[in-house]
Amino acid sequence: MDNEDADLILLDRVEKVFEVRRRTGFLRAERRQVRAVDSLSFAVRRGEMVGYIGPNGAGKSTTVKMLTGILTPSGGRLRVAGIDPSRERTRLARRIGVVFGQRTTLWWDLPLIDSYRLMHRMYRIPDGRYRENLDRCVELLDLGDLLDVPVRQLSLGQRMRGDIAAALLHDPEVLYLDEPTIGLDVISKARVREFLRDLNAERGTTVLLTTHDLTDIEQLCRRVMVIDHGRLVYDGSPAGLHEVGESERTLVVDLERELPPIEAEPARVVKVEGPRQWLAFPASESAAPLVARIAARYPLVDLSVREPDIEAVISRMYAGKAVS
Ligand SMILES: Nc1ncnc2c1ncn2[C@@H]1O[C@H](COP(=O)(O)OP(=O)(O)OP(=O)(O)O)[C@@H](O)[C@H]1O
Repeated sequence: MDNEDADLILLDRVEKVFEVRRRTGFLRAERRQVRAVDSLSFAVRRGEMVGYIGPNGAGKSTTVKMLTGILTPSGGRLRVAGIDPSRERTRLARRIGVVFGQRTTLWWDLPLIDSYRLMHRMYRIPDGRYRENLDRCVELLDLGDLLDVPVRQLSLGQRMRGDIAAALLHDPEVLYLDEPTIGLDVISKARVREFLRDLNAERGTTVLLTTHDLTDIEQLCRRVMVIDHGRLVYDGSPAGLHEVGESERTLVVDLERELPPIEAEPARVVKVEGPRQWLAFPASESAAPLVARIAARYPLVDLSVREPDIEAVISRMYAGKAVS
């Protein structure tokens, strides 16, 4: 029996190999093996909110599919809440919630509330708990005016909030989020992030978050795991990731007028276009003191900070240091 209270998600040398057939000629095909997940071991403790990131094709979705029981590992040992997902998928489904940013679990032609009613029945959620969870989600995700709207008429941000609520109606202990902020505008992103932060803090829901947006990670996770070619290449703090990857953030500064390049160590100007200047600075440094120094010496009108993209951070990890 696993220590379910400590490690809610546990992977021990998990493998997933796909057999693929590739046509090599008119009647010829070649069999090839793709090792999507390769001897992957990690543990996530109850109540943690962990980022799970990596370049395209790294093995993230395959991992999440194994964690939900959709795919069976080719080797190794995997447990979620003490359950072997592929053997007891239905039992596990009552304890986990899944949100895919690019797909919806809602019924397209039905009003939002009808999807929730169907889930109420499907998951056999006790009436009291269903009401309580629904009311809470409706309030915090601001769904009140949307409940009678068919899902196909919702905007992407509204639909995403609807999907997050759907994943939480049965009070899951673990929530897997796959690109929950993809394609959302700034306000919708902020709202989704705030909701997730509260959910994790107040309910202690364990969250595994897959995203290409490093801001999601910075704002939500104290721990981030990086997977590449099916292997874990980093497991630590988001700040540490930037140090290993020697990555840089960009400060975009709008000045009152055209000026010579700003001098503000450790930042350096990498581009100037009229009164707008782009300054690169180490992502491990806080932006606040830098902004304060620039504001004290230059006529500042506006500014924004851009995060490096995940692909760039990971490629620098390889180029720079040895990855354990
Ligand atoms: N059903 C499948 N059959 C064959 N190969 C697959 C299958 N699913 C995934 N793969 C391969 O396994 C590898 C990992 O894919 P996976 O979808 O897990 O990556 P990912 O990290 O989620 O990528 P993305 O960020 O693009 O979604 C890729 O090489 C992919 O082509």
